Amino acid sequence: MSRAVLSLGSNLGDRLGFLRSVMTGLGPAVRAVSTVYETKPWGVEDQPDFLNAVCVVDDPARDHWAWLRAGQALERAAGRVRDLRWGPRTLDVDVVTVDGVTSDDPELLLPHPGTPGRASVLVPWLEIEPDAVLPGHGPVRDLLAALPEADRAGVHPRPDLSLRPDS
Ligand SMILES: Nc1ncnc2c1ncn2[C@@H]1O[C@H](COP(=O)(O)OP(=O)(O)OP(=O)(O)O)[C@@H](O)[C@H]1O
Ligand SMILES: Nc1nc2c(c(=O)[nH]1)N=C(CO)CN2
Repeated sequence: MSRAVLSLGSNLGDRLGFLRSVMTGLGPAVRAVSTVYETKPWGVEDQPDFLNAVCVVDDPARDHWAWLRAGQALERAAGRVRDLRWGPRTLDVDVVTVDGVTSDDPELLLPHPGTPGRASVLVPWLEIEPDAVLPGHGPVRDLLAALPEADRAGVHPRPDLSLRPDS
């Protein structure tokens, strides 16, 4: 097991810097990264807009738990404080899917159960993997098409922001 899709989000502080810290932290394991998107908050709507992106990572030495731990270490490094569910955060790294693994362990649910309903994940994922399939749920393009237009309209590309740390 080695290939994972990670969803990144930030809506506090140096949002772009926190997303970039994931690129720096995961280094050569990052195989593809989406455009950065500015997105309207879901869940708790009275909070600042998020920057979201999705990346594909590959490392034969890491299994799904290792991807979770890597994401949590990056969240800690970004000074993340766990407070309100779905509330504001400096950095959120969600493991969307890892190869075909399914897990119902609450510490690591796979695929991530929020994925089918989140345009902020589906839009950037589809950008880098147009034929992506979410195991157990079907093609990502179909999941996105099934969402209300208002959800898709809340996801705006920010081509002026780059996730390459040296740009
Ligand atoms: N696929 C997954 N990716 C990341 N964390 C997960 C996953 N499945 C379960 N978790 C667990 O979720 C817990 C809470 O995560 P977090 O605080 O990021 O939730 P949230 O971002 O508020 O909500 P959501 O998980 O719906 O995006 C973590 O302790 C983590 O172990
Ligand atoms: N647009 C958007 N909204 C959110 C996000 C996110 O990443 N993007 N993350 C949340 C906490 O998991 C709550 N709400």
